[in-house]
Amino acid sequence: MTRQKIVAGNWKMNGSKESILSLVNGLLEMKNANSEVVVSPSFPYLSMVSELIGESDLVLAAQNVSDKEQGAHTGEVSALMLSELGVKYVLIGHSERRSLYAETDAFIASKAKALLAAGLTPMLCIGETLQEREAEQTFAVCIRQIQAVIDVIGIDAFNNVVIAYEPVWAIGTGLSASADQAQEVHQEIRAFLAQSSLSVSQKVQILYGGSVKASTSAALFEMPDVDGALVGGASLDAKEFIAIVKAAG
Ligand SMILES: O=C[C@H](O)COP(=O)(O)O
Repeated sequence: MTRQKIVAGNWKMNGSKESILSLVNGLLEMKNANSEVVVSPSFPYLSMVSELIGESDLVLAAQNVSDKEQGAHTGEVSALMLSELGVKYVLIGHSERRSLYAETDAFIASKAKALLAAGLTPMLCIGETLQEREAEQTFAVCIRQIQAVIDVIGIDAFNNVVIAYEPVWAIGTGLSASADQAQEVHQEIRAFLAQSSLSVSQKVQILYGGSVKASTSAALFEMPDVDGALVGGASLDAKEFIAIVKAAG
């Protein structure tokens, strides 16, 4: 099955009105991308970026969402609010949220449920720490993180989820997983999903994330089970990000 590649930039808590304006204008000059190109600014800039990208091919993502629908949840942002801003994807389960904000598998699963109920697509980040890799727990960790979401939304709804495999040891370290390492885990994830649903396993896009750069991305994108990338640092530079998009074909 042919799966469209996604190249998503996660800007994390970076940028200002001025720098984001310039970044988006740089990205809008990109022509003929065959991949779906996604940008995810912080909440305060979503509205501005949504207007800037207008009818272009750029796609909007958010970095977080509340697991609650509405009400007395000070500081939270609901899936419906994001949907009204033109957001399509929402990152959940990013390792920074798991480790710095103590988000559990169950909590992340409830966010997936809230997103799907609002018609948004969860981009579920999973991945092992270095310690877990060294203990040969890579697949067990990834599968546990995926299963927690399936337990709440069901395997059929998982059709509408995108996975981002991001080994924690590769995030922001400059040490990307090799293309073979990424492929090995992506293949294992797909095989795991196939045990419950062959069609879901064939449809789900699995992105790789962790120190993706233009220079290493072509090899990653050649791998049969790598359907794109979730890019952090390199997505803050329009030229570098566009080069990654070009490498995706
Ligand atoms: O969401 C993106 C990842 O955390 C990767 O970040 P990075 O490309 O800066 O390593």
